[in-house]
This record gives sequence, structure tokens and C-alpha cells, in this order.
Amino acid sequence: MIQRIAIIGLGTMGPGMAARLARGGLQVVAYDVAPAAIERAGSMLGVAEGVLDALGIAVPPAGAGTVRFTDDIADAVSGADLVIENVPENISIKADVYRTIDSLIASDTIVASDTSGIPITKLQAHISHPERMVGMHWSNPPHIIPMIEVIAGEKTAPHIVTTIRDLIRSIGLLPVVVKKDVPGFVENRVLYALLREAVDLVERGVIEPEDLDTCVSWGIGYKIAVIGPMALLDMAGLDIYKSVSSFLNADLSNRDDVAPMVLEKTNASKLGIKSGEGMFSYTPEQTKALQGERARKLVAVRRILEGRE
Ligand SMILES: NC(=O)c1ccc[n+]([C@@H]2O[C@H](COP(=O)([O-])OP(=O)(O)OC[C@H]3O[C@@H](n4cnc5c(N)ncnc54)[C@H](O)[C@@H]3O)[C@@H](O)[C@H]2O)c1
Ligand SMILES: Cc1ncc(C=O)c(C(=O)O)c1O
Repeated sequence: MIQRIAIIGLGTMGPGMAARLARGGLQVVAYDVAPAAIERAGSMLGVAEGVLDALGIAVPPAGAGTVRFTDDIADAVSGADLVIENVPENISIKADVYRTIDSLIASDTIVASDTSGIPITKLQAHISHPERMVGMHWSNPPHIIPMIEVIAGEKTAPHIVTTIRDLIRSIGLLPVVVKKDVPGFVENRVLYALLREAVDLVERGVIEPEDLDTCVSWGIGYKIAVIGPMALLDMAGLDIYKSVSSFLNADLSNRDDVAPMVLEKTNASKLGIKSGEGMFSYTPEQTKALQGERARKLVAVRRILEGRE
């Protein structure tokens, strides 16, 4: 039974994951290599807990869990039943973490990666007892989005997938088991198909970035939260999809590299909210207000989708 969880990496995803797991009654120890990240995570925890209260996520009868921060990786993983690796999307950084923890954990400690899409089979090559490694892909913001993908690599033992799926379910979240270890799994294959086309349309001057967001959020996003893509095909009619896709698919972006607009911005350290500028610009005050407003709206939408309003 999983009771003690170590989270390695406290950037965008780690603090929300820690808060959500503790709300589910689990004992979390959270570690980052950067002291500033640990400090920031500490201050984000209270914010995430407030959002969980607003979502109405109840504490289990046995009581809430805890989150403890540490700057010592051995302290973080020692005695853990599950280690969730949550460091940058770079195989060599992830492999370094696996090498470091290998001698610090029991051979049956489950090691999950929150990778956005590196095949689990590739990551398994860097850890002993690869049968205990599994993909556990959360969606951002992790304390609000209830769906988590679970992915087996070629060497993952089937019972590890079941254990992680059951853990997710036991704390009131929604596991989706992905049946093949394809790059990007399912969520990001679909998201990146959309993002590739969106970036291409803006880059080609077909639409302004603000208008692209209005078009997708109100034309597609709002609807797709209620009617998933497979159900949408039935609602539109497969004959319509057949006719439109027969001429449109060939015209959609099929670029297999990173779009120049994105390279230009990342080379200039314009990374989005975390650097104050990306597709749009953000002052610290705007960022704070935006994050609060987005959390409030996501909470309200989720309560309605769950039939709780
Ligand atoms: N950002 C998202 O929307 C999102 C969503 C789902 C999954 N993911 C995936 O989750 C993982 C983490 O993403 P993120 O956006 O939180 O990244 P991030 O860059 O915001 O944070 C990564 C953190 O890892 C820390 N770190 C780096 N090397 C480390 C090491 N050796 N040991 C411990 N900590 C270390 C960094 O200091 C940083 O705080 C990635 O694999 C990413 O693809 C990201
Ligand atoms: C752009 C982008 N890339 C990856 C992920 C998740 O892995 C997300 C997300 O969860 O929202 C994302 O927005």
C-alpha cells in the first residue's frame, strides 16, 4: 500500500501535486536541487490548498496527509513507497536522478515519471529493476485537473500499473491507462497537434494571437470539455468529417521541427509567464491576478461538469 511519496522536482508541477496528494491522505516529502524552488514551493502550497478547499476536495476519514520539504535527496526518498520524478523534460537530467536514487531506495519502490512524453521504455534503461518504473503524467495545474495518464514501458510489471491506477482512483482522481508507450502518450499527442496548427496560423499571419485564443477557447475548448472528440464526431456526423478531412487534412501543418516563432522567443528567453514574456507579456501583478482568475474559473467549471452546482 502506498502511504509515503517522494516528489523530486518542485517547479511548475511539483507543489500542486504535493498539495493534491496530501489532501488525499498521503505523506509527501518534496525535494528540489534548487533552494529557491523549495522556498517558492512552500509558498505555493497554501495557495493550492485554498483551491482544493474551493473545489470541495474532502479530507479522507483517516485525516489529511502532510507535505514536508527537504534539501536532501536521501532524506526525500528514504522509506518512500513511491518516488515521483518531476524534473525537466530532458533524458539526461532524469537519468541522473534515477542513478542518484537507485542506491537510496528499496528494489521494489515504485518510480513514476511525470514526463510529458518521453517513452517510459527509454527512461527504464536508466534504472535498476525497470519493472517498477511507470509513467504518471499529470496535467497542469495538477491540483485542479483530475485526469492522470498511466503508462507502462516495455519492462513495467502489470501490477505496477494497477497499483498506480488504484492509488489515483483512491484519492478521487481520474486515471486513464494508455495502452501503448507512444511518444507524448495521448493527452500531449492531441494537445500538440492543436498547438502545432495554432502556432502555424499565428506565424503565417492568418490570425492574431488573442483572436486565436478566443476562437479555440469558445469555439472548441468550451464544447470539448462536455463532448469529447469521439462523441463530437458523432454529433457533427461522420459524413461531414469525411468530406472536410478529405480536403483539409492535406492543408494542415505537418512541420516536423520546432516553429521558427517559438525558437526565436525561446532563444531570447521569452518563455511565457515564468519569464514575464512569451506569446503575451505579464507583469508580476498581472501574473498573480491571472493565476487567481484562472483558478477560480477552472474550479467553477469543474464543479459544474461534476454536477456539483
Ligand atoms: N509544465 C507543464 O505544464 C507540465 C505538465 C505535465 C508534465 N510536465 C512534465 O513534468 C516535468 C517537470 O515539469 P515542470 O514544468 O514542473 O518543470 P520546471 O522546469 O518548472 O521544474 C523542474 C524543477 O526540477 C528541478 N530540478 C532540476 N534538476 C533536478 C535534480 N537533479 N533534482 C531535483 N530537482 C531538479 C528544478 O530546479 C526545477 O525546480 C517534466 O518532465 C515536464 O515535461 C510538465
Ligand atoms: C504546452 C504543454 N505541454 C505539456 C503539458 C503537459 O505535459 C501541458 C499541460 O499539462 O498543460 C502543456 O500545456
